[in-house]
Amino acid sequence: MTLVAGVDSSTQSCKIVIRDATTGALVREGRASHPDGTTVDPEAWWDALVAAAADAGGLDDVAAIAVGGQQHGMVALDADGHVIRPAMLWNDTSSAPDARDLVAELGDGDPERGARAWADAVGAVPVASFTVTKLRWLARVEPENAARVAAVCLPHDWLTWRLRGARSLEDLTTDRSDVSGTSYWSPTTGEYRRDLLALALGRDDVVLPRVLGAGESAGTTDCELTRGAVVGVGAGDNAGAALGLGLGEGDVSVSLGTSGVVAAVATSPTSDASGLVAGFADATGRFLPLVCTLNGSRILDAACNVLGVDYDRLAELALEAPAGADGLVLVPYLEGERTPNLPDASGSLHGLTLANATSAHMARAFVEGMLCALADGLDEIVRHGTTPRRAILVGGGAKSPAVRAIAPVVLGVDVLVPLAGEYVADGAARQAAWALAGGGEPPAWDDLAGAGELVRADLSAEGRATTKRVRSRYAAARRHVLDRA
Ligand SMILES: Nc1ncnc2c1ncn2[C@@H]1O[C@H](COP(=O)(O)OP(=O)(O)O)[C@@H](O)[C@H]1O
Ligand SMILES: O=C(CO)[C@@H](O)[C@H](O)COP(=O)(O)O
Repeated sequence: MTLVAGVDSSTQSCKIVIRDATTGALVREGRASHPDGTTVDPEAWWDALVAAAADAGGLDDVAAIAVGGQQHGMVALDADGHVIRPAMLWNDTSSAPDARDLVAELGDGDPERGARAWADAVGAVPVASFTVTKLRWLARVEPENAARVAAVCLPHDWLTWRLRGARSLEDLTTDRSDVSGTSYWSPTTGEYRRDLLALALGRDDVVLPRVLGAGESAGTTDCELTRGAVVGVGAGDNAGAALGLGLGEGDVSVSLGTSGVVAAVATSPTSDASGLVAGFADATGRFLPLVCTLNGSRILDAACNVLGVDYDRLAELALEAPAGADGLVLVPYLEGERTPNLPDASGSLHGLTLANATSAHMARAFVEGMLCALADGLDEIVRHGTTPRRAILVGGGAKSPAVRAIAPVVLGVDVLVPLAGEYVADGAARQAAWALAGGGEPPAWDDLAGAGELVRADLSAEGRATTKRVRSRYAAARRHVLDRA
């Protein structure tokens, strides 16, 4: 049996799956935690990858490997290939003022014109998450570090480079999906926009990773974990999940990791000047319009803290309260927010009464608030041309029975919860098998997402009315927050 490995270097942890290259059957897996925080030394990702590989029984017998990773993080390297400072992650909002400045500058001082120009140029309007804003932050706040930047890459690019034991900056590689989250690469033309990089950093004489095509190989491994294995191109985590899930027409993925993400595969690029939908590329040569919130499943963690319960009890409590939690509504901007772009926002509870001041109502309001933010995202994905047949629910938050039961009520569509799996790592493993086999299409593995629990939405008049009621109460509470901002 030929084995391939897929890695998901995500915000909170590193997961590795080892699968049969021909059928995709799972052979073994492993994981290790990442440190907390919104800036992280990339060496910690490498250490976690080494630990996850050991947990998965090693990589000696693996013929190919690829890495999927959290998007957008800025890994700045000096001329010797050393990391200059801890990577600023996608959920670090320090560069919010820089995002505002960059948008205005491209519009000659007019933010609306600037937003249109960015969306036309790179498919998205930069917010603090995007790499280009972190480069501007570096130039503004740490000019001595900015002056040392000889190359800039993304988390999955850096790990791929390390797996290959590469030393030269010229050996850095990336893929369409991840580079589309930098805001200095255009999904439409497939070219870097060095002028936009220069706008952020003040110069453009830095090495940028070579953008490989879907199914290409980045080389072979040469490190303490593995030698001589083919290295697949890798992907941003959301594109990796789309490939792992085999996302098809009418499928929308809803991911509840640290981020909350709604995404769909599209055949043409998206350019949304409102900034709500990011027009990324996918890992197969197509596109991945995506809405991302900063407040995914950590809302569940916060609910557990507030109520002093574990995940299981939180789910029981949430299912004890009625839909709509008798008017108790959480607007879940606990980490600030990215969609809508409110980096300084905080969360708020609305509609508290003596009747709904119970643990069960509170648990329900937290779950519903988190899901309502994603339902807003789904509306935007629909507005940009996807007709959802079903939502496929993945990420750590999908383990919650309450989330699984309440998601169809809030989203108003059927929800497929695939068998527990690591779909980002699965997508990366499929890329590894693709690089090994060659050809224009990824290997046709047994349908990884096909088996699972389908939770039907109640599309009766009563069911639709419930969805409408929950969402309109949320919309009213959210308006209060927007008015205050
Ligand atoms: N049993 C569970 N019930 C609900 N949520 C869970 C459960 N187990 C893990 N989680 C959630 O999963 C999150 C981690 O999800 P994951 O997709 O691995 O995140 P990331 O991709 O951002 O690293 C945790 O923050 C936690 O909220
Ligand atoms: O910023 C985005 C997408 O634009 C996030 O989806 C990150 O890619 C992190 O993902 P998780 O680690 O939360 O899954």
